[in-house]
Amino acid sequence: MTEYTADQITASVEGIKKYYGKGPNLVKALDGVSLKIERGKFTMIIGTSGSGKTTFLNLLGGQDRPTEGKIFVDGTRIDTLREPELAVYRRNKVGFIYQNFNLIPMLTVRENILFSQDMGNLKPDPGFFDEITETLGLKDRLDACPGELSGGGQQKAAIARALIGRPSLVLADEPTGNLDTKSSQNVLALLRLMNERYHQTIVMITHNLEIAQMADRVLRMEDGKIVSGEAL
Ligand SMILES: Nc1ncnc2c1ncn2[C@@H]1O[C@H](COP(=O)(O)OP(=O)(O)OP(=O)(O)O)[C@@H](O)[C@H]1O
Repeated sequence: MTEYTADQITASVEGIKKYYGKGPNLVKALDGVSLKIERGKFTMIIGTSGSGKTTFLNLLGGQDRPTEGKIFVDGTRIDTLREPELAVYRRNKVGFIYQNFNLIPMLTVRENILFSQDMGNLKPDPGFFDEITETLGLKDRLDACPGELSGGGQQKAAIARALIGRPSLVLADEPTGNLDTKSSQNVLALLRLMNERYHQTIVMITHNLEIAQMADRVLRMEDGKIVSGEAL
């Protein structure tokens, strides 16, 4: 097993379990997952429906807490944080990209990208804003509202929003699930570019094995466990 120094690891999970319900209704959504996520790497998670992929991503993103086990991000244990600190963690350390984009319809693309920075009184780097909106091809759509953009355009805005704060982790749940093949390829190429250019750690769920080929590492989940790709 490779030895890593702390700064080579973005996240580390130890023996996490997530159970829902009780007795005959007990669902073991995660049933003992331990792994390290290397900084700057593009990790993809594949697995059948119900295998625990989204549950795992939600725990990493501090949107839910494990029933058992520990989660560290940048060396800080997050599963025991109180809700206000967890909210700060989500805002400052994590960028989320969803299948349905989750943009705020009445705000412009620019306002959407800067929304959580504004909420946290954070000052985004204007040079970085210009650079990523240019790279993502959003420069002339910044004053449009999301509804005026194609699905691919909306997902690019969501990528810019996820990246603008230079988070430790970008978590993407089926980001191309609502896009046609051409837009999917475009969005994936841009995500890969962002990973390579900014050494951005990305963890992404996909159902598509072809898409998984472009990852640095593929984790396969089955019945709440990682059944391949965990050797770190
Ligand atoms: N809030 C909840 N309450 C009860 N059961 C839940 C809850 N969330 C998830 N589950 C169950 O936990 C298991 C894992 O769900 P999860 O959504 O993580 O799987 P998934 O691999 O992401 O599936 P998909 O590919 O369909 O999105 C499933 O059996 C699901 O029904």
